[in-house]
Amino acid sequence: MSAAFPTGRPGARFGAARPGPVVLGQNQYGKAENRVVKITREGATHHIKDLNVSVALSGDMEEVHLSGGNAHVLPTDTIKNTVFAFAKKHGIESAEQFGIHLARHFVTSQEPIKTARIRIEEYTWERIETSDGNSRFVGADEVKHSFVRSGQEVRTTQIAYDGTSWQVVSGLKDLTVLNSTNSEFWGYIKDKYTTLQEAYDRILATEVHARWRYHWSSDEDRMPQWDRCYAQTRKHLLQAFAETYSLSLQQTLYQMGSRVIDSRQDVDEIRLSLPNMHHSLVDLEPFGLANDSADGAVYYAADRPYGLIEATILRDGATQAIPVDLTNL
Ligand SMILES: O=c1[nH]c(=O)c2[nH]c(=O)[nH]c2[nH]1
Repeated sequence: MSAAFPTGRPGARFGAARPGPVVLGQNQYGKAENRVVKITREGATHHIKDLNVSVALSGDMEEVHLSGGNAHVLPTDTIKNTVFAFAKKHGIESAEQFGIHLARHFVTSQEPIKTARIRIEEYTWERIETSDGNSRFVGADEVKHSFVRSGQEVRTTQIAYDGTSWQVVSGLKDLTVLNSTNSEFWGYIKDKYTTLQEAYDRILATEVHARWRYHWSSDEDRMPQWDRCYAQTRKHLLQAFAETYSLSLQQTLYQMGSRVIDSRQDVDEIRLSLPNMHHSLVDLEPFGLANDSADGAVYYAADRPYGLIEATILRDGATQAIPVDLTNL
C-alpha cells in the first residue's frame, strides 16, 4: 500500500437531481499551522527552530461524519498539544525527523487512525552580527541570542505514513535567483500575435519552488541525513542554475533537476516550478539614450504576468508521485 496521498473512496454522485445513495468520499482532519518555536541553549549561545506544522489524519472516520459519534476522533486540540509536547520531549533535529516522529505516533497510538500526513514549513533565522563582531561576553559566556529572519527560502517537508510505508517529499520555495547574462531566448514559434524580440543576452531570474521525493520509504532502509540532504540539494539547484548557459528557462529547469537526480542517490524525483521573472530593457531612445544589454543596461522588472515553467525530473524507472500542482502539496 502506498503512503502517498490518500484518495479515499469515490465521492458521492454529483448533481442534486440524481437519485441514489450518498457516500462519504476522501476525508481527513487535523490541526493546521501550529507555529512552533524552540530555543535550545548552549551556554549563552542560543539556537532557534521555527516551524509551521500542519497535521492531517485519516482512517476509520465514517461514524463522526454520518452520525456525529466522536468515539474515533482524537480532538484537533490534542493534536496541537502533541505537536508542542513532542517539540519539548523529543526536540527538533530536523523538520523531516520531527514529522516522522509525529506521524508514527498518531498512526501507532490510536487504532482508528490509519494514515498521517504532516506538512512542515521551516523559517530560518540568522544571527545578528553585533558591533563588536558578535562576540559580546557576559562573564565567560559569549552572548549569541539575537536573530534576524532570513529573507531567503522557506524549507518544506511533507511526511505521509500509513503504518507500513513512508513517503517523504521535501523542498523549498521562494528562493530567488538571477543570472545577469548567459541567457538567450530565440528561435521560438512566431505567429501573428508575436511581438517578443529575440534575446541574445538577457537577464534570467526566477523564484525556485522545488519538491523532491526521497527514495526512503521503509523503516528497514537506512534513513537519509535530512539536514545534509537538504543543504546538498539546495546547493546542486543553485550551482546548476549558475552554471547553465541557458537557451530557455525550460532547459535551465531540466539541468537543475537532473543535477539533483544525478548527484543524490537518495532522491528519486524532483518537481520544479519556476516563474520567469521577466526583465525587459527599457526604451530610452526618446531621451536620446541608447540602452542595450552592454554595460550599464537598465531593465524594467515586471512582476506579472509571468511565464511559469514547471516539470518533474525522475530517476529512470521511478514512478512519478509528486502532484503536478505544488500548491496542493
Ligand atoms: O525561457 C523562456 N521560455 C519560454 O517559454 C518563454 N516564453 C517567453 O515569452 N519568454 C520565454 N523564456
